[in-house]
Amino acid sequence: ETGHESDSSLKCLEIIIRLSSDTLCLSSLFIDQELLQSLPNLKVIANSGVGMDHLDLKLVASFGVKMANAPRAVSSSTADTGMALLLASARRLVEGYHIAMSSGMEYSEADFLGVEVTGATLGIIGMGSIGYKIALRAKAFEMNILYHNRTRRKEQEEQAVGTTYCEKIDGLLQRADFVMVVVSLTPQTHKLIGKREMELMKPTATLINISRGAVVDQEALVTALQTGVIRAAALDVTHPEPLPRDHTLLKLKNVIITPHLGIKTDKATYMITEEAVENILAALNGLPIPSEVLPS
Ligand SMILES: O=C(O)[C@H](O)CO
Repeated sequence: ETGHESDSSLKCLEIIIRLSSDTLCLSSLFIDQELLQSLPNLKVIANSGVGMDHLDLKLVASFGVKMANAPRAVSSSTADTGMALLLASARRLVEGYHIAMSSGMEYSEADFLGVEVTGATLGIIGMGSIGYKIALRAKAFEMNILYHNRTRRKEQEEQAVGTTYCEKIDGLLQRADFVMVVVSLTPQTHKLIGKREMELMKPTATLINISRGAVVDQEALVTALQTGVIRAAALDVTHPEPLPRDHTLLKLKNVIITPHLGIKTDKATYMITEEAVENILAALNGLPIPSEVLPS
């Protein structure tokens, strides 16, 4: 599941290949030219998640292999994770938890002074199916919502009433109290949020990343958090995962990190399988693939 070098991944892959030489269903297994060459009958790769950054889309397509992901299955659970991180960071839940769980520890109410979410501005970077679900949730928390996306999503704006499009990412960064990163990792989005972008953010702002660690320049983030360029960060993804034990991010009080648990709910896991099966059957029957991913 986690890498080309992992024995258990290869074992698992072998079993899937033996079951069917036409399909592969995977989450983050690295697929290279050698592997593709060894699978001459492969017709479709159904990814059990939304991010496709572990695949070289052009390479896979050059083998005539179709690709699909599972956005419908994972959008709600991932949006929930984003909101959970936003709320936990705003209200300092993790710090509070540690204090409450340390018996006999003295504390005063001032220790947990957080920031109010109601009326604050959320900037969503990436308005795909997850970004849209985040907007719907943020609306219920009475937040003002800005979003940036390569293309404007008028339909989503109308459905998530009051979502404002920022054509330039800079305008969003300057105005948002919470910046949530939801883009896919591509060569264009690698280190999309770097030193310059963090310096554009308000010193009271929080950065939340639920996409991929490499979308944020982690060294720049450490400096920004240490020097008060931004207030806090809440990360479900890092680069690498997990971080080495002595990584500075793990020592900062104004950071919350969760272990890439974005999509992980019982329902999403079930729905991923359903969506993958739908995609695979469509591909094998020569029908339009509901969640086909094309190389851009
Ligand atoms: O891409 C996704 O759907 C999740 O991050 C799991 O990899």
